[in-house]
Amino acid sequence: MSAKMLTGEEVAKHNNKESCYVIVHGEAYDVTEFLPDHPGGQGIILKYAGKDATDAYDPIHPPGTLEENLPKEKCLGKVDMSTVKQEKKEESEEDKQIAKNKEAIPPLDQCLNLYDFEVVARQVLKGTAWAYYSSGSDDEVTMRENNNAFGRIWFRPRILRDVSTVDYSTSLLGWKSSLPIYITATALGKLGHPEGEKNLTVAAGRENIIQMIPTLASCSFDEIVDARTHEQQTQFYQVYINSNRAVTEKTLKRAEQRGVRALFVTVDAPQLGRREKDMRIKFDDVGSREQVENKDNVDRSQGAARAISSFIDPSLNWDDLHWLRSITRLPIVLKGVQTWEDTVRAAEMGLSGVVLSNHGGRQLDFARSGIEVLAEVVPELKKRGLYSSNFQLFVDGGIRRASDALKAIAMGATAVGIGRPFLYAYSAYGADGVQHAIKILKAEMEMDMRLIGAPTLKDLVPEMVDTRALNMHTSVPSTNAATVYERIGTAADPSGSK
Ligand SMILES: Cc1cc2c(cc1C)[n+](S(=O)(=O)[O-])c1c(=O)[nH]c(=O)nc-1n2C[C@H](O)[C@H](O)[C@H](O)COP(=O)(O)O
Repeated sequence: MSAKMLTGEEVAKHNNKESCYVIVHGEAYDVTEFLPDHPGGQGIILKYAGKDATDAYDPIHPPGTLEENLPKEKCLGKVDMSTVKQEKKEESEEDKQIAKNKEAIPPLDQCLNLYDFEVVARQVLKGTAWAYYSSGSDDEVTMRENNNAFGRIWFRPRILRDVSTVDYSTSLLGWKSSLPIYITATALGKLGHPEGEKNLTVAAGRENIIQMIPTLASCSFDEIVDARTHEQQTQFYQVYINSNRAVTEKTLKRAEQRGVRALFVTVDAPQLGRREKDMRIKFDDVGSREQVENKDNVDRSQGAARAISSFIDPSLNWDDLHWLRSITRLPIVLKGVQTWEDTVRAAEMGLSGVVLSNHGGRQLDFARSGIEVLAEVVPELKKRGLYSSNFQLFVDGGIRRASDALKAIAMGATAVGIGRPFLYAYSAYGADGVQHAIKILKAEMEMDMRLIGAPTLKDLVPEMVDTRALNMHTSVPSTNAATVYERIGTAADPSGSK
């Protein structure tokens, strides 16, 4: 028997903590008891108590979230939407400015390198999204160092080699890739674009590179897997081990069932870093799918990072890897390793590899760049007979050119991960933007390999790079002080100069 239709007036009476109804897609839900469990905190729901919350709900919650998280009897049935008073949505100054900026963005083919996407994305992203995507921790010294470090490595190109054909294809953990570059895990994809992480899936499928699906995605895991452009499309999964191990176990079983090919366990974030740009903009959007699906109540007062990371288990240690290996057959790679000692330990444990990474400078400030750690790791592995294709080395952080990737390959990495540039590319141009970014990298790669004298990736050897200056650091003074004035000064300034 279909539930009787509710009217807007009836729903509007339940507009407080004691009795809270919301309308989503024309259905009313009693969320009163759910309020304290809501991952995004109570405030964001109470804002829509007694009203139609569809527009606020959709960009962040994967489909089916309410049905999965509420007991059946709390789904109250259809509402006669003709009786619901629709709030006139005041367009904010920021939204008006963004709409204007969006009309003026350059055509996609005028983006000639990955930096171009960042410039465009800055104009079309909301402040919360820009702050979250672009921020690094503390003074952002490591975030800048990640890219600066590549500037201290120089090529030693060889001449008179037949480079009429160039092949930059490779395989990561045995899975084919058209480039030694993969799309690394970055959270909250829908902050930048309504299609979120699916933009990355589509572009990766079209260009045959590998995408690492993040635990903290805004899209549901199944949405991202279903967005594959072809059956053989390879995806890896980045996992934050949940303090509630059963949650992780359930997630990994699902990942394996859906054909994920490898697990990248993030080990550099027992707590997410203090990203002050992000903290300045109080995060009042709702968190990631992980919170929504696993009812993780969070402190929302300090930006997105704090708001979405309360479930991560800070007690995770080497012994837990035995448990992890007991619950999955997938290859395990540690993501966020920052010394040769931990790399050797991972190799001796028989893991499948490590990502030498500092989380894009979003965790411990003054951690060294992944490329600098790579220079330290390879000789130590070789000394112990542990340097082999059964234990693969990946690097991420600050990679913006194919030449950065080629430096890492010459120094002994299998492939490199890129994060922010692909976020910026889809925030501005959707999946086409990401595909264009990948094509740019392919064109750069072909040219660079010709000019270095390396027709295939195997021909890239350590003698082709001069890394003597690599561990000479210069730390540029903090830019955060400027940010606080920029933030206060421009808070009401719609000029988009965020
Ligand atoms: C830019 C970005 C990076 C994040 C990221 C979110 C953003 C917006 N998040 S975070 O919410 O925890 O910070 C993740 C994440 O979910 N898991 C993870 O392993 N790495 C995360 N990373 C780090 C990422 O996987 C790479 O290590 C980093 O992005 C590489 O540096 P570039 O951005 O300079 O390429």
